[in-house]
Amino acid sequence: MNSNNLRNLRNIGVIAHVDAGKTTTTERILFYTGENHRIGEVDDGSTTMDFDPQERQRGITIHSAATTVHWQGTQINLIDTPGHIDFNIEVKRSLRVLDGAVVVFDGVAGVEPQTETNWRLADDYRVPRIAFVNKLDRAGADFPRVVSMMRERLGARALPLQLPIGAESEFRGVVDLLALQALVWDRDDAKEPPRVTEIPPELMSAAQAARARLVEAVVERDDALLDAWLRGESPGVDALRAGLRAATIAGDIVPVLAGSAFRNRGVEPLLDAVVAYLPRPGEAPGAADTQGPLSALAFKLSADDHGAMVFVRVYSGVLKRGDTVFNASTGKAERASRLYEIHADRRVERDELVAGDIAGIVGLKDVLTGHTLASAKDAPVLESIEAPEAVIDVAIEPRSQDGTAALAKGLAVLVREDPSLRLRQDTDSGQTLLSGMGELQLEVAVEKLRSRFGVEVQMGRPQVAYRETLTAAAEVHHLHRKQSGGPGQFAELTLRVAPLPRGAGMRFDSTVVGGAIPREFIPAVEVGVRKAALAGPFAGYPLVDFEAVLVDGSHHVRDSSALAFELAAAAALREAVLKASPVVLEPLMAVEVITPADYLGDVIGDLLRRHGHVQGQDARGNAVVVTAHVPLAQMFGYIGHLRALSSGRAQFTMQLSHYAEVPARAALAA
Ligand SMILES: Nc1nc2c(ncn2[C@@H]2O[C@H](COP(=O)(O)OP(=O)(O)OP(=O)(O)O)[C@@H](O)[C@H]2O)c(=O)[nH]1
Repeated sequence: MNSNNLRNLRNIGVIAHVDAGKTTTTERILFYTGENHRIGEVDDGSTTMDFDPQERQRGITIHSAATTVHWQGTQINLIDTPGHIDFNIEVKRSLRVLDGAVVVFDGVAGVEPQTETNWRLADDYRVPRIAFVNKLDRAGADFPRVVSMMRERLGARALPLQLPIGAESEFRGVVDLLALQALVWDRDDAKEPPRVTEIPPELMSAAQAARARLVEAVVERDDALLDAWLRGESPGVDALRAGLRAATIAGDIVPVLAGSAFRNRGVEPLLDAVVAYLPRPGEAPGAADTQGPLSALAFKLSADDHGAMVFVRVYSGVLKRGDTVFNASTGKAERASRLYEIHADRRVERDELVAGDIAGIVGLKDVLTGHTLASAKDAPVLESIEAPEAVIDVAIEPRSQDGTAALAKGLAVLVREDPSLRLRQDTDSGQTLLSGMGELQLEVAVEKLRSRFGVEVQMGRPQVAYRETLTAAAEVHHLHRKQSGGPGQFAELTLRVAPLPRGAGMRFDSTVVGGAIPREFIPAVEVGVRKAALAGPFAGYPLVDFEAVLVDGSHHVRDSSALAFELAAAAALREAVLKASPVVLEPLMAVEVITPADYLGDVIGDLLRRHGHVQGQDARGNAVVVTAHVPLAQMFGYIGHLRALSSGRAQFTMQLSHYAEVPARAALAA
């Protein structure tokens, strides 16, 4: 294994909106690359990538899975990611460590909300992409329309490398615009390679026009090619490929391919395109220097019968089996006992990992998603992955008393594995609340508690995860002194609170000087403030987006203790918040409804009744896409209403837009 930075390797993800066909496409990739000898199907629950029983049963991807395959001498580490918004953190984690992505589009629906969200995430992480327009065998599939949607909705410079031959059930192949030839799959049989043939005459002029646009886009960003082109020389296929590769890696162009994964058409050229146009490690924009000391990012934890495995991406240096490494995020030493390359249904043990590798490590004890592994304790920490905000809570309890310990253990593991799940205790009822991004995510978590930890769980009704915050500053003075007096019972402090911008979280500071409060008690003040903020004094919801500053205080040489300061700070915070004009915040969801025009009036009327604000309406084929902001509290059970009012024909998706102050009417109802 050499460690130069241009290994013949691609680290790519497959991303899309739910149901666009990522898993179906990935299963074909495993088959064509020889990893699997038969094709797993989503619809009969036999997929290799969605190996979790819940994934197979629900027919959706929940976890991202990493798999190594080889195509024409190139190693491809492939990550299949979930499309459902509830599992979005998995997409973020994956994009953070990938060098390129294949974005799968449904040939009928085109750009869907989750494609858009994932596309923007890929923009943030500067991940070069190629697009695969799938499901071209379906009725209503429209390749040119999907390409225009990519341009309009995603602002992508989407350029087809292929044109489909035949439409809907007649879809049978593609025109390769670079080679100017046709690839036809005469049958659905995946074992039969495509037949290379002439371009059908009726597609010739369209193919030439599309090729001319492609050539233009490539030559205009390459001086040498442009000069030749202006002299009337058209560039050769190899020069065009090289130009396209550079443009794709720079993020200037998104090559678009066509196919039907389900009918086994178009997947081999997609693999060719991954090798031809997506970057090697170290070649991507903003790639780190791959030489130098070890630096790796943990991006996924998984547990199975063999114990815990941590997936890492190595950015620089070498990690050998049995090495002791440092978790630069915690400063602790860790031993990487075993290193594995993960294939569809087996693991291959590796002696060492080098820059560019994505692999599994067994033996790490205290490593979480987002931690940096390095050869030195004080090595710089790689940019971590931010967990999205949780918007929904459910109360959970074991069905029987003896499940209490197992439940606590199971929850602790789930929250470690998925930073977008959170736990807290309701101060009034004492109930355990599990919070997450949506109902589906919480249901899946509860099911895991049963299947992995053997705990039967009683789940309450999902509730909106409200927050509270301040709208003014306030200062309070608090004296904590127990009647009984005695040691450890005295603390006096002045605390000032003030609002911070949305999303800022909480900040604590101390401006106490001259030892009015000894330094060792100041952390206890912060602990008291943080604990009190977990259940805000105004409405009992977590208090966010504020700062608390300890401005003054006094202590007693004998009678003060950390606990006294903690209790005093908690009481002071509660008093201060009530003086600082507190308000309740609620999640407003960005909702997108796709409805046949016949039901448009009813759909909009219903959204307005739910206190929604309609943001826009757009025609999509013979349907209309309505976008609106609606309070999450109004969206429980929406799917049933929408089906009823549209005879089952409208669909919707939603994701968090932002937290906003609850207007007076909702505050009264809450
Ligand atoms: N007609 C047709 N159906 C397809 C094609 N590709 C996938 N499907 C079907 O579309 C459905 C969704 O496919 P999946 O591969 O599970 O989609 P996904 O994008 O992985 O979905 P999530 O993992 O849940 O995000 C399944 O019923 C597939 O059989 C295709 O090319 N043509």
